[in-house]
Amino acid sequence: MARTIGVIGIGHVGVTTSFNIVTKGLADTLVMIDTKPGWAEAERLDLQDSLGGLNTYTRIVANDYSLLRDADVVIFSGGDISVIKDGDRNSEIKTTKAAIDDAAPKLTAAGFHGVLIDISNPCDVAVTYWQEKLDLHRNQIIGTGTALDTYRMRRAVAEAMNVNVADVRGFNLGEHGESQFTAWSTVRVNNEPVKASPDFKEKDLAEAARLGGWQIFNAKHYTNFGIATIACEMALAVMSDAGRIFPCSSYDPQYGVSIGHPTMIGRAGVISNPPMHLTGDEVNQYAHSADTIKENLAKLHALD
Ligand SMILES: NC(=O)c1ccc[n+]([C@@H]2O[C@H](COP(=O)([O-])OP(=O)(O)OC[C@H]3O[C@@H](n4cnc5c(N)ncnc54)[C@H](O)[C@@H]3O)[C@@H](O)[C@H]2O)c1
Repeated sequence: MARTIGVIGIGHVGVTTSFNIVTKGLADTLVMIDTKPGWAEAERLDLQDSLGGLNTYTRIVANDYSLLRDADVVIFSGGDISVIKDGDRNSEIKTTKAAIDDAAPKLTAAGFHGVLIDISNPCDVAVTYWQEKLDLHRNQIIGTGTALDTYRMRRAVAEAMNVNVADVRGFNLGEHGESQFTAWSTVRVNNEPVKASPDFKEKDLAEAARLGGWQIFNAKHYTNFGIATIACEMALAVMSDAGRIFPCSSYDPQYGVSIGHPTMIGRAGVISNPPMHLTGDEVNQYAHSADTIKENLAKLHALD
């Protein structure tokens, strides 16, 4: 069956995600949507120019919500990165809310019934807001959450311990924001618990993982490659009904918000949330993160 992916918000993140989708041949149809006049069409044409050199084919369409009726996945990266201040993703609450308020009714009118993956920040607040706005089961609405933070932790550990990043496994959890944390009890290097290694320096590694994104952001004023990669991994897991586990943002009924925690993803979105087996300290950090998301969700609701 033909696969359709929509990307809404074709800025740094949306265009890199679109490029990834086309060069990897992840979709038969890619729908690129942006509110800036002429923008999505220009990026569509530029991307279309790459088709001559690829061994896969993707039909690329700009600004047509009606094609999202049967989309398997919609990836949302709308907003305005330029409003981020003082290293705080929550400074985007207003612009991201406005973008969701614009896009949600259009998705509903189109009859979209697939899986929505939110990238826009603050990610967990945005996911929870999408769940309020769309008439879909909340299992169909997820966010990249701490999946990118997990990539960053794996990079930091691999560099510090001089091992291949593919052999570093484990999870960052909680808010995709300053209260996120590495659950070191879950991290294994070459299949050994990281904490057992004589090279394990928790404080340094935790800081390197947490600050990984800001080091990029402070120079570029955006980040794009890591996030586009994780969004495509998640989209593929949905379309292939892969049953893969990501530390992405999905609803946690115990805390009443969407938050980064292990989530098995397939065709219907969330299949299940495997148990976490965290230490007492990690449970406290997770609870603190959930409270932070709730506070920021209240700030978003106060804008109504
Ligand atoms: N979750 C993560 O791990 C992660 C990582 C990187 C970036 N982000 C977030 O992704 C978002 C996008 O980042 P960026 O650097 O691409 O920003 P950007 O400002 O370059 O692009 C945003 C795009 O969205 C468009 N847009 C705004 N409102 C829209 C709407 N209603 N419908 C369609 N398009 C709309 C804008 O015209 C713009 O082209 C930001 O919120 C950023 O913080 C999240």
